[in-house]
Amino acid sequence: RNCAIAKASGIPYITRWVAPINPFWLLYGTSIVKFLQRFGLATDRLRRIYPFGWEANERATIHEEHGEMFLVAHPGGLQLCVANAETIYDILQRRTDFRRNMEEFAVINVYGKNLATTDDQEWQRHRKMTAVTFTEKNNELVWVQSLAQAKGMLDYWLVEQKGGKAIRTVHDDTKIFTLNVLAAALFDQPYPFEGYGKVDANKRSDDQSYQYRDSLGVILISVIQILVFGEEGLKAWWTPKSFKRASAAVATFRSYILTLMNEERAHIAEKKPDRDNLVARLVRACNEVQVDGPDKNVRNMTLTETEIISNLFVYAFAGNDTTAVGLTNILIHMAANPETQDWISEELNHYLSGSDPHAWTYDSFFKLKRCQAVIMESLRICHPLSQLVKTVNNTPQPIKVNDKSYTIPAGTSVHCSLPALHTLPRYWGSSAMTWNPSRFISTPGLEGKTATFEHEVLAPDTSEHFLPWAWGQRVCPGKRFSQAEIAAVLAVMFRDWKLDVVCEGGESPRQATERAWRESLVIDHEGHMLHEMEAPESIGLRWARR
Ligand code: HEM
Repeated sequence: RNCAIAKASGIPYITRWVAPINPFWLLYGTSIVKFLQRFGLATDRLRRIYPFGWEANERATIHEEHGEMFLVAHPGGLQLCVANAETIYDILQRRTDFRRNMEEFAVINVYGKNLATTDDQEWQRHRKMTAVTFTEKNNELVWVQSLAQAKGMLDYWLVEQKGGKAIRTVHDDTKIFTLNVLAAALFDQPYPFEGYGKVDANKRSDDQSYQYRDSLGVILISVIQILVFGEEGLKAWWTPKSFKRASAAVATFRSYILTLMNEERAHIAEKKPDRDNLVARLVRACNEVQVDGPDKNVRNMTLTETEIISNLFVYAFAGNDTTAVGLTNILIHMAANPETQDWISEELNHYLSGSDPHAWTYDSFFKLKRCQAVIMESLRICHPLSQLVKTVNNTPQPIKVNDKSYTIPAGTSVHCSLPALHTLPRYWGSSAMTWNPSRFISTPGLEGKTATFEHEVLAPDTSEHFLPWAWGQRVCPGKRFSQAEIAAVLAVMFRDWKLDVVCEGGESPRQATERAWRESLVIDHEGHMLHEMEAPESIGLRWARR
């Protein structure tokens, strides 16, 4: 029936025999595909479009075969895959025609509804209450904290690599890095950087930093189990240990946030000066009613205690793993491209005087255009979120692709594919899959003069064919936060150091970097929320002084 509906729409379509959000398939689908692949039993179609989050590995390839917009008909309904830039912007603009697909976002409702899982006035309330923390003052704090945490991470790696050992924990260490930056910037809880290898040895169950990091880490890898079974269901007598651990993590994170909230309430009761962090602002605003809008209608702009917990979870989720996955990709992309390391080191040495990060003021962040270009190029090729997911509710919606008009059937789930848009050869040319951050830098109006760093102009971080932080009303509120955070890491790591891929099995350094690049493009989505590199630990890394 769904194939017939797809056919009648005139939009090109392909068929898939399992619904993408079938709970069993969500839990085990990717493993089944991998198992069949190992025994040579997976067809090309099964390998390509059945794993969870398959679009991230396909990038623009499947669109070159089936068009810039096509449907996937499956037993649960229809999924529209879009790579055409004008069509994507049209979809993002028509907010009432294409609404957030709450069914696919339900995994984020661990503590109930929040900013990411609401629409309309309810969403406005969540957004208004939470986004106020994202000021330039806060971004400056992010810059300072990120420099300190990055220094801690580099020092840890330099000790770890003594005796010729390769570093293989970048993906785990970057998660600790982003968790610490976020705790400091949004919760006002600064924790020292502690590398992944040291965590177990130093762990104390009464230590808040472990409660926060451990519980969030477990929740983030268990969101699907939490969605399917719920916090209570996970505790049932018959469930495996990992399920019980997930349930305990949900409770621990809740109690961590409640402790912070109670501390803030005590702070307010003692009439101490207002604090600016996200927890403080939410607790202060908890019982305030604000007058809003030109007609001064009184609208309830408060959040309940449960909504505060749920929003803090969403910020912790959206602000940690996206940046950590992005940062892991960037470090491995940099290791695979030594010439880019030289290119940004020149810029860093030009703008940052001396090797002490304490002396690098927030002003310098805005000058690091090549560093921003590196971040943009890495997100272009490997995006941690991959899809902007919308839905057509009960009313079929007209849509145009390259001047051809279609009607999208009611109930269709709409996936605006960032990896496809960001690599479509029509927009990016034949070098779409080539690493080249300098594509984002130009030197206009030189007229024969030699270019200096000051002449270099960075392309906008959002443009017609490029929107890694989304666009419009639901643009990422943490865009500048993440840019400052990652640029600080690049500054600390690549001003005076370079990162090499450790050669294996008699390969040359060139073969090693080529392997790192190839492997960095293979994305895995099994068991986690985001599109992560499949095997980052397979790429051994080592730092050397310039
Ligand atoms: C490289 C890092 C990051 C990338 C690539 C990124 C990208 C995105 C994208 C594409 C969206 C839109 C999702 C959608 O509409 O489906 C989004 C939303 C969001 N991001 Fe980010 N983000 C990053 C870092 C951060 C950080 C550091 C924070 C907070 C500290 C954050 C908080 C959020 C929140 C709360 C939303 C939901 C906004 C809403 O629905 O109104 N993000 N992000």
